[in-house]
Amino acid sequence: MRRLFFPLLPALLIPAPLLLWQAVIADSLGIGPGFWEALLACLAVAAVLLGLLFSQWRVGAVCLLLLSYYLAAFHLDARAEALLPLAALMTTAGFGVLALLPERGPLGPGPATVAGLLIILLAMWLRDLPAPALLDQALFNTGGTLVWNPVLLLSLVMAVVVTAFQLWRPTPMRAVFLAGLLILLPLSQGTPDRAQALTLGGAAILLIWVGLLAHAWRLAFIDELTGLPNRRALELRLRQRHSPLVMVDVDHFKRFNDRYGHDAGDQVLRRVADRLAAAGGGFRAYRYGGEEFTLLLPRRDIKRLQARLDSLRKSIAEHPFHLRGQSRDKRQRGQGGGRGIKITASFGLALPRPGETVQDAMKRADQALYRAKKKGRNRVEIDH
Ligand SMILES: Nc1nc2c(ncn2[C@@H]2O[C@H](COP(=O)(O)OP(=O)(O)OP(=O)(O)O)[C@@H](O)[C@H]2O)c(=O)[nH]1
Repeated sequence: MRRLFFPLLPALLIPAPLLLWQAVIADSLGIGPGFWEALLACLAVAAVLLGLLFSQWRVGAVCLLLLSYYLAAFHLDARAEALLPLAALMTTAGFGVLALLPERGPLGPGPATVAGLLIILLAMWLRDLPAPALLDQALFNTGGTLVWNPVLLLSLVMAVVVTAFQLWRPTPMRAVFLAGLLILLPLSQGTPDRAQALTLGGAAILLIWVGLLAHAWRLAFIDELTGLPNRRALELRLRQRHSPLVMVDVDHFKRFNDRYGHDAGDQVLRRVADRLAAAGGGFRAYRYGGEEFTLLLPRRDIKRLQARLDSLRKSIAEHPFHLRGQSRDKRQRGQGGGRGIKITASFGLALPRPGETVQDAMKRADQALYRAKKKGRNRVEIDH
């Protein structure tokens, strides 16, 4: 459910203040649509620039889609209006398609797909093809009640497919595109008036901002390889409160890397990270750096903590590691693929002392870890 929380909450909440502003405040202040157009255009341009900075080219693509819809609806001549159903279809479907495409940089499928759709739209408009008028009759003509038309059906099918992907492999940007798709569903019910279009478009652009900020947050605080919070996140957390802390280090990892290759080493780090993250019971895992991890523990009785750490240590040691897939590294092929390889880790626990700094506690956890290594590895040592 947490994976759906991010797309659904902004989709519900972001349009609300915009509608309120439009209905109550903007009118009384005499702020017209021109102001909103200028403001949203600035926000869209800034989002595109930020997207470029983070190599999120799909952000540029959705902003183009929104812009083309808005231009077709409110700034082109009557001939273009016939294209509106198609523009609505492209805009809502565009969010769905982009949600399913991987981000592949400047020449990736995202911008290429959108550019293709825009070229079709432009060609139809320039040549005044009859299809849009037919589409208009087939798709819209709502008359105020909910009309089941192809745009709505396609959008809903896409929403279901994207939701399934989001549940399977959640990413902030996919969540943003899913929420954008939901926000733009009213476009399927016909041409909104200018104020409604500004609200829907504005909500979609604000949503893109939420997505970019979430992406920036991930870059800052989440370790790319393991998906665990990184050392910066750990330091922030430790500034708020001291907890019992454990340094965890994979044993003989250099030897493993040398023998099976760096890719296999990465797989081991992910495996160990998954085990630590799944420990539960108030244990919070961080990747400290390299092959070292940190666990923050709840303040509990030492015997219970020690027993939990020991079963965590065993769960790593007792599940042999199997190499997956074809490694780019020659050393890995043909070695260890069939049989399991035993991976172990050593743990050094430091219990908090009154008045002690975090740095001192970490130093003691490191010393305990060093002792665990000295005593033969694959064990838990405690510094009281
Ligand atoms: N594959 C992979 N290797 C890494 C990564 N970060 C650090 N390493 C490797 O981790 C190894 C760390 O080895 P050492 O600190 O010497 O210690 P060790 O071999 O684990 O031995 P002990 O700690 O004494 O049990 C080095 O070979 C690094 O190159 C990473 O992200 N991926």
